[in-house]
Amino acid sequence: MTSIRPTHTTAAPLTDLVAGLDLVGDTTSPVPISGVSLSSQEIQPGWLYLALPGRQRHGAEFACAAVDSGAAAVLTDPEGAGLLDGLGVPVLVADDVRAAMATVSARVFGHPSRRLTTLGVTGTNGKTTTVALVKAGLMAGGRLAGTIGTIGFRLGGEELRSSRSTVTTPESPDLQALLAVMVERGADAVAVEVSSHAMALNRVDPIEFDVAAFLNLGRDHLDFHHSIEDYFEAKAKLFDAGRARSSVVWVDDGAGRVIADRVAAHGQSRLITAGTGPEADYRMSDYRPVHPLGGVATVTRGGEDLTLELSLPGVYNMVDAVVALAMLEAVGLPAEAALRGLSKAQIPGRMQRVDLGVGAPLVVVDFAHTPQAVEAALQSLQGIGTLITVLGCGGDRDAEKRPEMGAVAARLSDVTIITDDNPRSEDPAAIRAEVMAGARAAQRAGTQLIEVPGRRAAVENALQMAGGDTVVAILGKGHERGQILADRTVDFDDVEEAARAWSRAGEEGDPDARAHDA
Ligand SMILES: CC(=O)N[C@H]1[C@@H](OP(=O)(O)OP(=O)(O)OC[C@H]2O[C@@H](n3ccc(=O)[nH]c3=O)[C@H](O)[C@@H]2O)O[C@H](CO)[C@@H](O)[C@@H]1O[C@H](C)C(=O)N[C@@H](C)C(=O)N[C@H](CCC(=O)O)C(=O)O
Ligand SMILES: Nc1ncnc2c1ncn2[C@@H]1O[C@H](COP(=O)(O)OP(=O)(O)OP(=O)(O)O)[C@@H](O)[C@H]1O
Ligand SMILES: N[C@H](CCC[C@H](N)C(=O)O)C(=O)O
Repeated sequence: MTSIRPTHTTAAPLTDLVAGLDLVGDTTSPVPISGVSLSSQEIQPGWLYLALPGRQRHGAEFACAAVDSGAAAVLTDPEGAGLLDGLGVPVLVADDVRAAMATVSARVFGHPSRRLTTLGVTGTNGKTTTVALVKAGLMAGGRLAGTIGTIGFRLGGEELRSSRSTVTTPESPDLQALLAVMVERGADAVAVEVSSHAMALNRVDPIEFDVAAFLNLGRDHLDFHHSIEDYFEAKAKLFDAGRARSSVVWVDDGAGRVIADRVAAHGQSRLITAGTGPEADYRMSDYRPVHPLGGVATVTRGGEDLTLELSLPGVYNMVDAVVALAMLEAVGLPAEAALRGLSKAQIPGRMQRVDLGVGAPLVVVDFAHTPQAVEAALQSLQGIGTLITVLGCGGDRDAEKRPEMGAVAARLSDVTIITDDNPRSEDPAAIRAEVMAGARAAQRAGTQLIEVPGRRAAVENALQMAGGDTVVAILGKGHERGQILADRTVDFDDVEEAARAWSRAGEEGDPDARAHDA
């Protein structure tokens, strides 16, 4: 599978594509360019090869291969230029190669974002949820909407499959191409998750969003950003002058208040605040859970009270929905359509109910993979029935969170089954031991704590214990379709595994007899 590209792209002279950019090299070459790519393996004849540094190698090392595949020119940075010699095609060099790449990519595809209503969402938690909620509202209003983010790329009900769909925000050549594909297929709106990486690495330049939203700031990605301040500033860039015509900001969050003040100070974007305080333009109040998996709240805006219903549990999802509602109204969607769409929205791998039929336990698959997210997910499942939680932690990721995740799960569950997530290069048993240590320390009397190597076995174990009045929470992998082991990725889907485990459990005995045994 390769990256997605539109069927038709009109070739433009290289000179036009780089006009006004701060570049050196063959800037006057009129060679026609009909596409762009960061990968030599995807280059087609007549495309521009973007030779950027990666984690292991510099893209310039693959420039010869790109030219062999038909690259008509190469854009690189000064380090890359030093690696190139006698390529036989024009070479352009930019100090800020990512900014140049973003502009050239938008131009190659004819600035597709200008033909779409664009909605961007940033924040540490809730981007995927908010983007999906925004899409549900747009679709209810009769708009054909696309989404770009962690759970992939979609247009209406269709998944746009791409080799690059494991990112949150694609690199600018892939993002612009994806927007062009959406335009080509009749989309009129797109909701984009904007990660901090995206802002730091110029991925959404030079898009001017119709509306951008800020949700919250938590600790994350400190392996990439040098400090929490650095991480915040990356996200805050989405609210600089010229980035968005309207800005929706959740001001209960301290970082949100800083952003709101900045937007008010530069005055180049319409500021819309959302929160629980009386000063918020969209004020959320009176949240009530609707069991088993829903909620309702009042949203007051412009002196009017609206009732916002959701088929997702937890106040955090309602927060995302209030932000989504404000975004939808900012782009002119009637409140009635927005509320209707939001009320039914479901999100793959986010508090997703696995339909197992009558008499089955309530099984929920969620992507919670931080202590905060595990807590939020499990809090929203309290008081429904005996709660069995299955969770593990990913390898090659922040190890400090492991005991914390184990502790939260043990504190909030009747049965906690510790198993594997994506072990990657680490020893799964060692990861489980770290999670178990936290869980053991937090275990309450009368609850069970079990370690089960192998995620499939753990899910089976949980479903064998479960009965009609049990809730099973399978956390950490959500929408993921594979499990990353040391040397390979195997097919693995928590929703399918749960369904299979339930039917297998049914074959092995009477479910009613199994209830409560936990
Ligand atoms: C994991 C990671 O950091 N990947 C980045 C890295 O790719 P890489 O390590 O595979 O690159 P490499 O193997 O060193 O090769 C260097 C370059 O040569 C090219 N190449 C390589 C081999 C070849 O045969 N031909 C060829 O052209 C590669 O396409 C690459 O551009 O260098 C590339 C060029 O700079 C980046 O595009 C790429 O970002 C990808 C999109 C990525 O996933 N980045 C992560 C860090 C990211 O952005 N994550 C956030 C997560 C947000 C969240 O979790 O909230 C996101 O927004 O997705
Ligand atoms: N408004 C919010 N405030 C705090 N936590 C939230 C909020 N919205 C969602 N969350 C938590 O964040 C978790 C991840 O939600 P979601 O996938 O929508 O976020 P994300 O920003 O896309 O994160 P990721 O990039 O890791 O997927 C949820 O399971 C929930 O626990
Ligand atoms: N975007 C996150 C997702 C983690 C999901 C969890 N299943 C894991 O593997 O830790 C990451 O790659 O760190």
